[in-house]
Amino acid sequence: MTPRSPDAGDVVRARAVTMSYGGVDVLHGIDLDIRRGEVFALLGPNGAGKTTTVEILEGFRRRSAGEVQVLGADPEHGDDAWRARIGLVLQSWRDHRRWQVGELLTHFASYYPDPRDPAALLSLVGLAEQAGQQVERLSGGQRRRLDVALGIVGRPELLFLDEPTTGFDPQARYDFHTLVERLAGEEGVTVLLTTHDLAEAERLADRIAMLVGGRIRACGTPAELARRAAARAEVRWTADDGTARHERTADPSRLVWELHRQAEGPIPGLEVRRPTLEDTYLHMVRREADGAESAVPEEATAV
Ligand SMILES: Nc1ncnc2c1ncn2[C@@H]1O[C@H](COP(=O)(O)OP(=O)(O)OP(=O)(O)O)[C@@H](O)[C@H]1O
Repeated sequence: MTPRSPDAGDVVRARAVTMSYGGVDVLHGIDLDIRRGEVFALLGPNGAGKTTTVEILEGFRRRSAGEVQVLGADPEHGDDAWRARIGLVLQSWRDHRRWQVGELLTHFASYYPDPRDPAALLSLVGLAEQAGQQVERLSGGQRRRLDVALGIVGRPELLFLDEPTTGFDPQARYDFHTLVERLAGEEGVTVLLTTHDLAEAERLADRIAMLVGGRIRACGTPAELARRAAARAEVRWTADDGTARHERTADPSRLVWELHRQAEGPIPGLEVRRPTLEDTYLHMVRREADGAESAVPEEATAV
């Protein structure tokens, strides 16, 4: 593949990234390009390799092989100036329990050259009333909002959100989605979000990469992926011997016509269905769980 120039607008560029833990391969060659200002969702079930991928991009984990550039640098060698340009909302962050919320945010703000105003930020994430409260007394959802505030206090160019809405009630989830849209839309922040919630990915992301079993199985805009999913219709019918049959085809009219001809009349139990994106995702996840990974045809790269 011809390397693109650094000004091509890619904030993240990964090629053939692999990862093994103690000889067990969990990433099997990930290619990823994330463009400036894009909200990119890495969607996958538990254990797919989302956190591992993100930690490699953040510079917290040493990859086994492959090339990675994030904001123009290899994350394994990112310096403090590079680190100040990225924001992290991690999955489990449990320090500073005895600090007051406002104090903690002000403390973190002091690490950055051009931080957001802590009080305004607390309002933005819906924690203004908790400014004087100890971190350990926050509810799970409030804690997560504080994590988000800490992630964006330094005005990052690139924000990593690792399963950010875990534990959010519907209102908090809605508020959070609005905040991400605002950060990306109004401030041009590039966002890499991991989630196992397809609806969340569809709602927020410009592009979605489906990571299943350490491989990217499909990547595209939500509309592209939905179109691709619907391209092969599923035809179900009942055969002469009474057994249920089904077939996936790009040309359901032809199959139905052939079945009609063979049956010499109405086809018993006929059903024609266009799969949704959710059907496709669940199908990939189930095949992986059944150990049929090599048979999954949708493998793709996110470039
Ligand atoms: N430090 C580690 N040592 C050994 N195996 C690990 C380690 N971290 C992760 N794994 C394994 O790597 C695989 C991918 O894990 P990872 O946490 O990246 O998945 P994930 O997609 O983020 O999952 P989840 O949605 O559950 O957070 C899993 O099988 C996990 O058990």
